[in-house]
Amino acid sequence: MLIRVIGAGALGMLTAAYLCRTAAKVEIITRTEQQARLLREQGLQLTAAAENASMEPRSGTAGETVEFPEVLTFEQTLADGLGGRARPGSPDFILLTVKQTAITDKLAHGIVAQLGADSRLICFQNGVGHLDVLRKVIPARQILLAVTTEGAMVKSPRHVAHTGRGMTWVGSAAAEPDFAGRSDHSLTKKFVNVLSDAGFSTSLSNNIISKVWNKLLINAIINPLTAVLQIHNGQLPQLPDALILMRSLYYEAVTLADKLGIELAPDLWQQVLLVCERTAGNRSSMLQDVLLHRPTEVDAITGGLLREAEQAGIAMPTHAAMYHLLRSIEQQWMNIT
Ligand SMILES: NC(=O)C1=CN([C@@H]2O[C@H](COP(=O)(O)OP(=O)(O)OC[C@H]3O[C@@H](n4cnc5c(N)ncnc54)[C@H](OP(=O)(O)O)[C@@H]3O)[C@@H](O)[C@H]2O)C=CC1
Ligand SMILES: CC(C)(CO)C(=O)C(=O)O
Repeated sequence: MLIRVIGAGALGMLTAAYLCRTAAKVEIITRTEQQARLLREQGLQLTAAAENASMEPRSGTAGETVEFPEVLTFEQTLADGLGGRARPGSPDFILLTVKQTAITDKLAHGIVAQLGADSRLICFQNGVGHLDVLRKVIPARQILLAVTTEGAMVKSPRHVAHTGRGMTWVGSAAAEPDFAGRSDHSLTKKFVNVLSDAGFSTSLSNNIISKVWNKLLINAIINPLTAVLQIHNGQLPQLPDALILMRSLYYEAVTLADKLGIELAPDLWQQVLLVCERTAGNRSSMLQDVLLHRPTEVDAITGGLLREAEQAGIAMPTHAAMYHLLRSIEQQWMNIT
């Protein structure tokens, strides 16, 4: 089995490192030649989750180095004509672990060139919106969605820390059956088994959209507020006025999900508070992006909700305010006046 991981950031390095423990052949695809060379020459270093985590690597020790047989840049995968529908040996599974901000039409076309007829693309992104770009060129039946609560952090371009254990759900993004007129979950199950073999707690979900939205709501409440206020996740519910904003964001999003017929966990508000508690000392990914002047995923998270709300004819004033605040922050370093 050939597994290709596109995006050697936090989640990409984490999944690639664990997948190397299985019988699958793993290829990792970077954006830059500099990172590819570093990984080829020095290997990928994984610092395992904290000792109290239940998901420890099945072999090796914390800080172990994984050697990759194949590390390529995204450009090389295209230039070398790797994979491709006409060629045998195209990947069984392509894991897409780039950020939402990197998902462009160009990237989508590049992925299509690597997909075989039976390949599956597994998207790990938080937020929504990437599907609109990918589905323009990739058949929906070949796209799987993965929602994960694993935590990973880049320590260096060749070193990833597994910062927290979690759960991963995988499901098909296709609303309609495949060419044969049936819903074929066999490849989804195969992927669930591979992730489980690698050591991740993984489940097949028959309602992955519900899982996507549960995570979307958690991110849409915690990320923009922590990014604007520049506080750790644990501080958020401690500030009485921030708690009022959290509730407004929650109720607006729940109203939208209800209107769209999307099932949410009945204890979702409790889950939001629990995430703040469990990740109390963490900076949300959006705050990290803001501090490093990198584009945030606000357009795919809050923006994704707002686009759905507009189509459904629902007003979401608190989310709209968060969206414009984050965009204003980004525009300051993009020199847009
Ligand atoms: N980190 C986590 O714990 C979790 C993350 N997620 C989600 O997973 C996604 C990825 O997050 P994360 O891993 O943290 O992000 P990172 O920024 O750490 O990693 C993204 C990687 O994608 C690379 N990349 C960008 N464009 C390309 C390209 N064209 N070809 C190959 N590689 C490319 C980037 O390279 P470069 O740096 O060179 O630009 C970077 O290494 C996000 O949507 C996030 O919300 C979900 C759950 C947990
Ligand atoms: C759950 C949360 C908010 C944890 O920080 C996260 O996923 C993120 O930072 O993107």
